[in-house]
Amino acid sequence: MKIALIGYGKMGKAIEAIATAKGHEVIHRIDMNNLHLLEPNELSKADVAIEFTTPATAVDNIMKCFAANVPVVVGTTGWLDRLPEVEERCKAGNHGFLCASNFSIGVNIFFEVNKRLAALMAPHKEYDVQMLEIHHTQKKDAPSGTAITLAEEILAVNSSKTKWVEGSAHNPGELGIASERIDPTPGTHTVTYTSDIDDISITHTAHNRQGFAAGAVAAAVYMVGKKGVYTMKDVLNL
Ligand SMILES: NC(=O)C1=CN([C@@H]2O[C@H](COP(=O)(O)OP(=O)(O)OC[C@H]3O[C@@H](n4cnc5c(N)ncnc54)[C@H](O)[C@@H]3O)[C@@H](O)[C@H]2O)C=CC1
Ligand SMILES: O=C(O)C1=N[C@H](C(=O)O)C[C@H](O)C1
Repeated sequence: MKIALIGYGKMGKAIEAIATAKGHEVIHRIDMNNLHLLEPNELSKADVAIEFTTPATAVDNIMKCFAANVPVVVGTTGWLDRLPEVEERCKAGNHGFLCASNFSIGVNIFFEVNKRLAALMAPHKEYDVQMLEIHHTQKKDAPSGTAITLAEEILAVNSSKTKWVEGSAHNPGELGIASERIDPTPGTHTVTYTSDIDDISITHTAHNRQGFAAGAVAAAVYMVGKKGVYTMKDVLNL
């Protein structure tokens, strides 16, 4: 598989290491210094593009992949208010697009555990729920994309909560997501239910970026030749 890496920072380099070890070929390593490689005549040499850049640049890069007719796997977080628009453009143009707030197998299983716990806790109004995410200090967005996914899964079943907010909740209807930035934390997410009687917490702790990178490579293999909108649930059969 020929891969165009869009974004050659911490994640781009971690993905290159895993993709190369699995026998794939990275043909472009695109960052701020060689943006001409995003033009269709260059991008279209790849079987798939993997996009890990910044919240401000992700959507433009996705559109460049659509223009080049290259399926794209997107890990960048902090831009998902524009997801409906991107999905519509993908379907209208018959392109290939897969996006995930977190590519690791562990977190995708954690998402399922979170959903099950949220469903079990929903009738028990004596428990309040809050969240904490911890990442390295270079992270541009807060709360993390993973924390937002976890929060949306809770909101879908917990009728006591109407929206998530950054930091502490100001009223009982809000689900507070606290963010801490501590180096070199790759990504830690905790969901805690608290009552006067007891607490229940679930935590996922990434030890390094290998899980994110391996999941992104698996998603890229899955996306070669594909049209349409996909998620990690399709890749992992969850
Ligand atoms: N979905 C997931 O599993 C994961 C998602 N992420 C997300 O991935 C993104 C990138 O994370 P890191 O690699 O840690 O960041 P980083 O800051 O180490 O790397 C970002 C790279 O993007 C490049 N870049 C900036 N603008 C660009 C543009 N217009 N076109 C091409 N390249 C451009 C920069 O030069 C840099 O090489 C973040 O949004 C982060 O939250 C990070 C880890 C896992
Ligand atoms: O920026 C990061 O590093 C990470 N970002 C993703 C997120 O926002 O959830 C995934 C992972 O936690 C690492």
